[in-house]
Amino acid sequence: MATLAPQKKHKVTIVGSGNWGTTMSKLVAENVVENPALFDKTVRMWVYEEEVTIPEGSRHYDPGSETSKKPQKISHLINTIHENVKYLPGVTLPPNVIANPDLVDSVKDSSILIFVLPHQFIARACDQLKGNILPYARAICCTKGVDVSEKGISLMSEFIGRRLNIYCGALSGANIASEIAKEKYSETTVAYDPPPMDSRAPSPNISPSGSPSTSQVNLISPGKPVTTSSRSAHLTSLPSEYPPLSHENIRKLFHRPYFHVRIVHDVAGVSLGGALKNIIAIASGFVDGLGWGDNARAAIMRVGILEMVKFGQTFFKDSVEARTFTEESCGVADVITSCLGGRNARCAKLAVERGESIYVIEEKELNGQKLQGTSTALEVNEFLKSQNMEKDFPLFTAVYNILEGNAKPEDIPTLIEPKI
Ligand SMILES: NC(=O)c1ccc[n+]([C@@H]2O[C@H](COP(=O)([O-])OP(=O)(O)OC[C@H]3O[C@@H](n4cnc5c(N)ncnc54)[C@H](O)[C@@H]3O)[C@@H](O)[C@H]2O)c1
Ligand SMILES: O=P(O)(O)OC[C@H](O)CO
Repeated sequence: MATLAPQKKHKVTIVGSGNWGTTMSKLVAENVVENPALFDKTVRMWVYEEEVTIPEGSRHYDPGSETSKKPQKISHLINTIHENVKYLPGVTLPPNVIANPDLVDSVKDSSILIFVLPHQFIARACDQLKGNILPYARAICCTKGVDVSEKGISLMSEFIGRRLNIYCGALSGANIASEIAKEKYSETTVAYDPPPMDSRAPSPNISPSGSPSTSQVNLISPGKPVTTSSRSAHLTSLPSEYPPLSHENIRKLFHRPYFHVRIVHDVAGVSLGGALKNIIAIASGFVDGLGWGDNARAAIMRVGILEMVKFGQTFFKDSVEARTFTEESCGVADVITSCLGGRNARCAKLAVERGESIYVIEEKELNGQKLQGTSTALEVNEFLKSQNMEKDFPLFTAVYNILEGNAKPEDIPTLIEPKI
């Protein structure tokens, strides 16, 4: 009996339009055009609306023109001049990227949602999206961060999956957006491990966040990390009218000649690497700001990587694979690139050099872009405190104490020295 070809195509929405969100829209928009049997040709991008003027770095800047000086809606500019002049100036976006300032409208009928918001805005976006998405939509989280609440610590992919009751994978790697936007070669890791139901059968007892094992650490039993299975839920099967969201098809959504994708199953490991490396990058920026040189930064990276692996093995031991950190772009490679060229490291360095707080530097230097390492350091510390385990993660704890004004960057070597 002949099998019918899928009649529907996947519509894709990028939820977020910052430096990485806009870069993601560019590469995904290039891919949907090359795979017309799988994907709808329009890629919608939710834009947090604001008024902007065209800066000098933009190809559309014209000092003699009044239009250049007049504030205009960022979504209008993206849709007319095909450039995000605030968050990715100088890069032309494909015309099939359509900016939409209405979050709910932007996800209408989308079966693929790519989350790329700074992590502090994810909860509010999910609250607005709940009940307004296709029940069988699948998500990929490109946001780097964690969420800590009285219930425990959640990875962003878990958080999105649980809030929206959909499957959510993760994409993370050594990925400085501005380099990728200029089509310079890089690698990334996509963790995608949907339940077998995506081969059409409903599957009970499966976590909405990823693999069947659950990994949220529960704070209800303080002092003793335990995993909870309370997030098991029924997911809605992808209707057979759609092409399957197999690894092969997910790869077609993200892989570019300049952006090489490796697909793994370890959603928790990929998510955790992306979140924790930002704390390490801040520490690296601090010692860089002291002018201590490359040996000092390498020492921070070494200790940070060990803490990252230990954190995964201690609190997410049922779901994280240690080799994800060492073998994939989302681990050691992301630590290196973030410490060398990321915003967290850059702002931490400037903070030390100028004797200003990193929050002031973020405000002055990033033109609306957001650091993720500062809030992640605070959230990870809140969690470690609740587990009475601050001393087991001395680098993460040192960064927290420096941010809080309880220690100085100069104290780092003493603070991370193992106690005999
Ligand atoms: N930029 C990179 O190189 C890069 C690379 C990989 C991963 N990431 C991760 O991607 C995520 C998003 O980062 P980014 O670089 O795209 O963003 P960004 O820091 O460049 O921009 C901030 C974004 O937040 C939006 N925003 C501001 N206030 C908001 C609000 N109240 N509600 C919703 N949105 C609001 C802004 O409009 C803007 O789009 C982060 O978790 C980051 O760690 C970034
Ligand atoms: O600029 P950062 O510090 O937010 O890091 C960007 C990316 O996460 C690097 O992979």
